[in-house]
Amino acid sequence: MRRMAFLELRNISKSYGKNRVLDKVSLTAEKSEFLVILGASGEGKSTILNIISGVIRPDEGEVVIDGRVVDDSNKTYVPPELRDIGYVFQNYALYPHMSAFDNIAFPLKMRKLPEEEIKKRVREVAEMLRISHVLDHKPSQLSGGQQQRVAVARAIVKQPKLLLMDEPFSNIDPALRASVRWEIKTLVKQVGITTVMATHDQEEAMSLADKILILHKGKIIQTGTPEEIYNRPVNTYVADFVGGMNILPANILIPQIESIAELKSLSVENIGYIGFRAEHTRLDDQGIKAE
Ligand SMILES: Nc1ncnc2c1ncn2[C@@H]1O[C@H](COP(=O)(O)OP(=O)(O)OP(=O)(O)O)[C@@H](O)[C@H]1O
Repeated sequence: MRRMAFLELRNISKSYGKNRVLDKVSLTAEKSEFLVILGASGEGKSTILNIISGVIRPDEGEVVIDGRVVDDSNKTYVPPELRDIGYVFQNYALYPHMSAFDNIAFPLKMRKLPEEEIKKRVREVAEMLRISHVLDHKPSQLSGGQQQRVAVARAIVKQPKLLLMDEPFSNIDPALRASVRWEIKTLVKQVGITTVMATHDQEEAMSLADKILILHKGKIIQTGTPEEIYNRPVNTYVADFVGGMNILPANILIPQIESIAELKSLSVENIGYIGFRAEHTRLDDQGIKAE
């Protein structure tokens, strides 16, 4: 029997009216893997997360979580509350009238866990996220970074099977972003939870992902480790989108760089473009005339 991935989307399509946002999208995540869906604004990242969580139903295709079909775009449909998923929203969606403690405790109260158990779990997760000292604060009394930690704490406190995060760092002060990112990644790895994050920020994707999926025009156009995506982009769109490669038509460039041994073997007819990154270039003694 074929071994099943922990999370699997099979040929998912979704249209809003005539706008086909997702066109036979398939993806897999292994247990404990950190997947990042990378795409420009409006490419359908949130739609994918919402289909995984069950808030949106696909027109076609199947969603499989932990060996169970939770949506077959027909009769089989497991509602969000039964999918055992933690969700971190872009705007965090904290309950403004509740303290940080009550926000984090909310999913456990819904499950009617004993009071003592709830306290213990909230304290544990607050400690991990270093927000123990602000548990009695309301969201409006918290910094952006603290609000984000509360949102992450609320998402993981019930120890869900799957963690979904939609642009979770976009409201964080750019100066703090790198360190918050690193902390969240460490935490997620420590807990070992399978995570799918959506972002339009290639740097964020590169620094967090085990596996990046590039979403463009309704399709996953490349899947790979950050290194693979960076070093072997499948086309000029990915090359430019991830890390801003310099791209020149080969027929212009080849005559200029004949002296470079590695490129000598390439046949101009076989390549449309040559891409190179700034860090791989240097000024030659003789120089090349360029505009
Ligand atoms: N309920 C809806 N009705 C109609 N169109 C929608 C609906 N939800 C999303 N769309 C459209 O579907 C496309 C994908 O939206 P989605 O929010 O999934 O993209 P995204 O990649 O998450 O974008 P962003 O990064 O800006 O949040 C967009 O063109 C959007 O306008």
